Amino acid sequence: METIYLNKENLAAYQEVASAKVMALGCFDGLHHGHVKVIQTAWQEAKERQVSLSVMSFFPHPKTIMGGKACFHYLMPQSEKEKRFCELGVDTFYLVEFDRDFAGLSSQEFVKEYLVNLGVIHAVAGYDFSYGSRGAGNMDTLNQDSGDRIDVTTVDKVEYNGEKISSTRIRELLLEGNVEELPYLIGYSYEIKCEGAGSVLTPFSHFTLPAPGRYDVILKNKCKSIQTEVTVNEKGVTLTSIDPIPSWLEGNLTIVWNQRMKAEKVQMGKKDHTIFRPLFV
Ligand SMILES: Cc1cc2nc3c(=O)[nH]c(=O)nc-3n(C[C@H](O)[C@H](O)[C@H](O)COP(=O)(O)O)c2cc1C
Ligand SMILES: Nc1ncnc2c1ncn2[C@@H]1O[C@H](COP(=O)(O)OP(=O)(O)OP(=O)(O)O)[C@@H](O)[C@H]1O
Repeated sequence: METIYLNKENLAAYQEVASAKVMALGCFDGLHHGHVKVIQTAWQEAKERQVSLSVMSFFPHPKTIMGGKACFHYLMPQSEKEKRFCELGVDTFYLVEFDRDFAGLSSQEFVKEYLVNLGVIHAVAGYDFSYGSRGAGNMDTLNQDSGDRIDVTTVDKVEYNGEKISSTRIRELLLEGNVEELPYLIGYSYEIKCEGAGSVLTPFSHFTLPAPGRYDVILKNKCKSIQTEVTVNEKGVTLTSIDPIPSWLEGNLTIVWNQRMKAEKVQMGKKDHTIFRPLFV
């Protein structure tokens, strides 16, 4: 899979070499079940038309530019997104620089310059995808904005428990420490890449730590894994129940967040002690 960092300076060069393609559109932070359905639908459309499959995403996230959110809780860095797109059969990943100039493009300008002139013959996105200045364009206007040159497939809402699965909901669950719900939305336990040094695990950027608390996790590197407990506090993540710490836990690791531990008061002899148990056993 090729990744193309697209901006207004290099757009013309990519338009010149463009060939026919199906394009899936959206930010795709955290790649949940709704996102996967959009990309799988686009894959099917590309296969039927015997053309390549591309995804167009935007960085930084439009909400950080339009909503003025200085602190935005990304769920995964672009490198993780790339890996997942590759697994889903994407040929080209266009990552468009989202700045105020780009956000100011009218719906028609965006569709002409970034879709039609890049060879898009079919666009796929979810029912709530919007584009163009003030998000004025949507899945009902895309075909018309393209002068009838792009066909459109709209993916229906994918839900869990009667609610839209969304990156926003995943961020909320993480910030509540509710990591055990996440497999229902993303298909597996949430993972964070980090650097281990002694008892301290330092997450790489563009991941979101769950709320402060103790968690049952799996730590793994390319060769080994261990189930253990970690504590999240305002300073970061620390190992709380491995002593001595094995040497393979130094360096690049993945933290797989299984569940939050519940604090319980138990009486041992005459004294009260706090112990931590899994929420669900
Ligand atoms: C050309 C273009 C201009 C946009 N301008 C705005 C804007 O002015 N205000 C806004 O809130 N979002 C704007 N957006 C963001 C979209 O509304 C939407 O959030 C983005 O395309 C990602 O879609 P998704 O959230 O469905 O993944 C723009 C998007 C595009 C492609
Ligand atoms: N639950 C869903 N069902 C169907 N399509 C979805 C769903 N969630 C997102 N999509 C589509 O996937 C693409 C990427 O969406 P986007 O990145 O906005 O995800 P999101 O989960 O809605 O994000 P956020 O909560 O940050 O707005 C868009 O085309 C969007 O319409």
